[in-house]
Amino acid sequence: MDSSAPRGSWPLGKVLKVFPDKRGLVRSVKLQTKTNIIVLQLTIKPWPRTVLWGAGSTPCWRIMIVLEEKNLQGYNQKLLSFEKGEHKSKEVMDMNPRGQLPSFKHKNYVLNDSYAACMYLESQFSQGKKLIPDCPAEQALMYQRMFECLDFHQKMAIVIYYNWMVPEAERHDSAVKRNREDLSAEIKLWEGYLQKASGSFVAGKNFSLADVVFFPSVAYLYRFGFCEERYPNLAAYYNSLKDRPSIKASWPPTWLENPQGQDLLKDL
Ligand SMILES: N[C@@H](CCC(=O)N[C@@H](CS)C(=O)NCC(=O)O)C(=O)O
Repeated sequence: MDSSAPRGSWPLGKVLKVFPDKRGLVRSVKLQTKTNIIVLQLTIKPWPRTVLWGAGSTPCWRIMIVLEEKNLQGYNQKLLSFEKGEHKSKEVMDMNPRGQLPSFKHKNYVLNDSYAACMYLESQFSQGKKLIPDCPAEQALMYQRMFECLDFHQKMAIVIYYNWMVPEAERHDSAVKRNREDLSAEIKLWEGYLQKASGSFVAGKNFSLADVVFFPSVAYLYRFGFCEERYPNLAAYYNSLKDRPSIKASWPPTWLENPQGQDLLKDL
């Protein structure tokens, strides 16, 4: 049962008190029945949620951070290998005809886009951390940064995956140079945002969906050798969030197995 479930009108009687566990899930309920007061112990049967994911994929990581933040652990998950082409398997194609990961399902609802899945989870589950602020000014900034992050991620991906994305005959040094310059300008923009930020998060005083989508891309920068000294605000942001429980719990397992990254971005 989710802690957001109706509390006041149980058929057995009036709810006097709910006892959540440390994840916010209701474990027992104290009820006033017609004749006496009872405490019901609840068996938790999680609603079926499935994530098909690939390690090191930022879109997959976003969904997993939200599931952690919303105390929705215990979901079905399957780690698939991009190297083995498992993202093009029938199992994925049946859920996501683009053959991409993540592929996420809650009950019969399939959400194949990380932004869509994160926003859906936030709107359907009130338990755990609130990830969209109510205050209009904070919400506006949060949405702005959240969607701007698509630019950042795209510019980073084209630098990191250039050889993988562009066939050899179509590669050009001039394109590599331009892509790196674009990424560099983009990073400066975010360094400036963080410098002016009012808290330690990318869009305001609280951790929000903007951080959910931004942090995995920032972690990618460092995985690919990005220099901490040159951009102190980005480094401070990365270091303050990398040990956040939701982020630590969903850290890409391949990065844990092989902590040594690459140095592709060391001169950026
Ligand atoms: N818009 C999607 C993008 C998902 C995506 O690009 N996934 C990549 C891995 S990070 C993928 O599966 N690539 C394999 C392919 O496109 O064939 C989202 O945010 O969820």
